[in-house]
Amino acid sequence: MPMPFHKYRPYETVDLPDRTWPDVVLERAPIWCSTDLRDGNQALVNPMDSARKRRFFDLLLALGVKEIEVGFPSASKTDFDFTRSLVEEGLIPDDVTVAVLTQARPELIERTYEAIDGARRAIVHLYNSTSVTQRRVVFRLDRDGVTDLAVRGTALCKELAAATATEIVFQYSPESFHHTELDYALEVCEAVAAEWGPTPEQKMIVNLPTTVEQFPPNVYADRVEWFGRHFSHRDAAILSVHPHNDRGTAVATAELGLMAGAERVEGTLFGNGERTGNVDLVTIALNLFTQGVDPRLDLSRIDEAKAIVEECNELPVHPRHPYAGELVYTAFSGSHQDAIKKGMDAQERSGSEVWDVPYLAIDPKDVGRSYEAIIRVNSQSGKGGVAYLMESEHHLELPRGLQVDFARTVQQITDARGGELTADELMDAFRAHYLDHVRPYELLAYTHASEEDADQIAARVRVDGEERVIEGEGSGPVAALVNAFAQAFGVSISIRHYHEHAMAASADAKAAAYVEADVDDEAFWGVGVHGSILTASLRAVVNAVNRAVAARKAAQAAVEAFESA
Ligand SMILES: CC(=O)SCCNC(=O)CCNC(=O)[C@H](O)C(C)(C)COP(=O)(O)OP(=O)(O)OC[C@H]1O[C@@H](n2cnc3c(N)ncnc32)[C@H](O)[C@@H]1OP(=O)(O)O
Ligand SMILES: CC(C)C(=O)C(=O)O
Repeated sequence: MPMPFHKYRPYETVDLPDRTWPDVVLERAPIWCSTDLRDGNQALVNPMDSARKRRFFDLLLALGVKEIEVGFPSASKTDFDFTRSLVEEGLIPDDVTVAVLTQARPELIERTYEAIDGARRAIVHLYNSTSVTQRRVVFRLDRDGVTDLAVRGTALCKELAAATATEIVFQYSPESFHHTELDYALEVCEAVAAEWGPTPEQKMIVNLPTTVEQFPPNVYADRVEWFGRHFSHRDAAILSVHPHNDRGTAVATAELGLMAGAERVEGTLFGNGERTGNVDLVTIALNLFTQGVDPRLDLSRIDEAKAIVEECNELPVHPRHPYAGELVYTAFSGSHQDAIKKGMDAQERSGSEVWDVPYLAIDPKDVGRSYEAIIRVNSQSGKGGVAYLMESEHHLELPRGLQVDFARTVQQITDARGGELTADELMDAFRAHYLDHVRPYELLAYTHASEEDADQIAARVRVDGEERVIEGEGSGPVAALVNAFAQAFGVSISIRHYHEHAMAASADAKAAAYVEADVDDEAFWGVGVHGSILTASLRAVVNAVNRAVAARKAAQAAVEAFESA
């Protein structure tokens, strides 16, 4: 059976062939208005009490939000009392304006003005739905009837504004603008503006909400551009957007609305709000930030902000939330890890201020996140990621061949065990594989003498529990030990690759040495870590030999098991 698609109607487009918004590039942050304490709050299972509202309000101030819708004071005692407490306790900074929402009903408007009495400045936000359906089913009024409702509400707002010492900024929202015929949305806003009488010096806010998002963002942008071109009070109005996220495109709707001429965005931190949420201000701000635009919000401690919001809303922020999600700066997959590792190295080498690392839209440090979680290892990971963690967490710069070798082992572990291998578990596996091999040969002590054309080594070695002193000479101490092993034990060792480095960032300033050696014609890696680079090198050689012996024993055991089966 097909889905019942015949129940739904396609959206209408706007006839605007000379639209200009597609070419606009956003170069400045809009006016941010947080509706967390109103639209966000009205969507919560357990709406905020005064203490939670206060905590949220303080966070918004700390982030630098300058317009804050603090509630719907005529709707509940909590909202009324909270608004009063902000005014009476002098908690509203001079550069911040609080907003309060009201329906176009006289008793609610009056109560709203009581709530803000004594504030220096406040936005009185009047709304009524203008949509075709709501005119019919909610108000049971025609266009003129709904316009009259809005104009009467505006007239009362104006009368009360004239009677208060508070500076009133008037805001009008044709709620459900999305589902309102464009010419009627214009008509009702014209009527409201004519009643209020805004001027270029004292502008009103005209807020065009996508109350329930049901069209794509380009249609919204067309509507905003059309509205801006036709609204006769354009120079006396701040155009504002208020997107909801029903189609999952609220951020795009806001951005395209700004491109189409809007100057202000109403939304919430991390996108809480009715149904699928209000538009997320953090994402829009950081989207601008990634384009080199000052977001005019301080999001440099995003995790702290997220924790407060989660606590106040009693809702989690999704781990994949843009910029703030727990996992958004983490790569598990091999090719991403490889590119991030190379990108981070190149970024550091270049010394450039301009961020340019693959798969990381921003430098996690800019929002207060560390590099620790950038790369995490599971069965999807590759050598680049493993090498990154070994270097960043354990200061071991594995040579490429060893990266390949070790990544194979890591893959076996993650395939067999599932889940993630932490940085510490990775080190345990590395140690067990390359460092802790003392059977059959254990290097107990050595003396080294260097002459002009040769080095000599005398080493005390425990072999299967028995101590022996072996001696050798060669061009360098490693070659001398190799020769000592050949003479004493008949083991043929040929060094293919040698790499060493100081573990500069480690507290006890150790050194690491990496050796790839053909041991009786088969290649094995061995690693040594020690305070002395020479000891680390010699241990790396012995580890490689021990690994070769262990591998041969395992192969022999397999053959015997096969033959006896
Ligand atoms: C899209 C948005 O987010 S808009 C904001 C919505 N937020 C909220 O509703 C949260 C707070 N609201 C409330 O607490 C309550 O709804 C109150 C206190 C405001 C009003 O409560 P009540 O009067 O008891 O009931 P209710 O909300 O059902 O009122 C609906 C009435 O208001 C009318 N109405 C609804 N919106 C408006 C409006 N914007 N302007 C004028 N009248 C309106 C309806 O037509 C209906 O009228 P009717 O009773 O003649 O049919
Ligand atoms: C009151 C208006 C702006 C609103 O919240 C909406 O339309 O979603």
